[in-house]
Amino acid sequence: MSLSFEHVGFQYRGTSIGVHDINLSLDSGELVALIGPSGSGKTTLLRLTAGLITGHSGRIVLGGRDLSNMPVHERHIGMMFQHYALFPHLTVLENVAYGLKMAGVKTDERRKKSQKMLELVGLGALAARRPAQLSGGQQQRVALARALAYSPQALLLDEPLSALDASIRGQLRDQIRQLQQQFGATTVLVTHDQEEALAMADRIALLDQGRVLQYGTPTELYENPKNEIVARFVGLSTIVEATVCADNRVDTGYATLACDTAGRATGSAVKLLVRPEHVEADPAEGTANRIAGRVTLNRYLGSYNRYDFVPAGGSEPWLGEARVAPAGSIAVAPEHIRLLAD
Ligand SMILES: Nc1ncnc2c1ncn2[C@@H]1O[C@H](COP(=O)(O)OP(=O)(O)OP(=O)(O)O)[C@@H](O)[C@H]1O
Repeated sequence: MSLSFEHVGFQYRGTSIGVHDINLSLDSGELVALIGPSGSGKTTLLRLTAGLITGHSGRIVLGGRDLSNMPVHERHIGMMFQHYALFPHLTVLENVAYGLKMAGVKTDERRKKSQKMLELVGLGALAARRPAQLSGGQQQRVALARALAYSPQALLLDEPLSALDASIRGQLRDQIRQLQQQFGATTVLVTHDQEEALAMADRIALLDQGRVLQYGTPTELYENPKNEIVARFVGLSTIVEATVCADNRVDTGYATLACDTAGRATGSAVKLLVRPEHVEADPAEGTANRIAGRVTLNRYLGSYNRYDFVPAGGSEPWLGEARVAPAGSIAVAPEHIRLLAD
């Protein structure tokens, strides 16, 4: 089922805070991550979609049905939130079966389907337990089984992994993605974890102050961020202030670098974006855009090092990644320097 947001706006009563003129369309089976700073409106948009808050302008359309004035239970949407929200007095199986019961599915079929869903999430053997007898990760898998059990037309995930520790988060992330694809569930995922968004999503919408700043594939947001806010939010980067000193040359104060200046006039102030994997450690003499300096901080991360490199004559560090941190110089190829829009 496709899902679209058409000029969706909402303000909390008595404030101008909320979401403003949201336009997004999700193809059937697509997973879209909503990311953005705290308070940017991600959860608000999700709650509007679920019908947990009402009174928005514009339209939210799921598979051709306008959800706007529809009660929660008629929307056919599965939900999974940060806090598992399982019913403590019901068994794991009864929890999964709950949505099916509400949808009027008969007892036998309900049990069969719920057991099958539990097996899919690897918890078939724990059907008779109560939620309190499960780990956090297991509870989230029950919540996922419950959300998918009644074949929802869309799935809404609000920070589903943020209460879990790192190792389980990675596993469950993959499991959610696999099941979401297997069921072809059109999904909106709210996360504050940009790595999670990059790893799981088909497309990402970056929200800021209730508005969509950029909507595109993870690669588009990473490689072609529309502006500095997006660049800083998605992935690691170095952003350097510079001045255009000639056609396709910029001056940072400590180095003159070659890059595509896209016809900007000499004297224009620009900001350069460089991703850490494009910073070369200890390049050969004569390499373009070579900068001398020293590493002021190195982080050993197992398969590589992530370091801060302060250029001679400069004060702001460049962030680089390499198997071996540089001894005294770095370089960045001209095609890997991107000028940011203002
Ligand atoms: N019930 C409410 N009444 C008034 N303002 C609210 C209410 N709920 C949220 N807000 C405000 O609306 C804005 C958007 O909140 P929202 O929860 O959608 O942000 P978010 O992007 O999900 O943030 P976070 O990443 O911190 O969860 C925030 O400024 C928040 O303080």
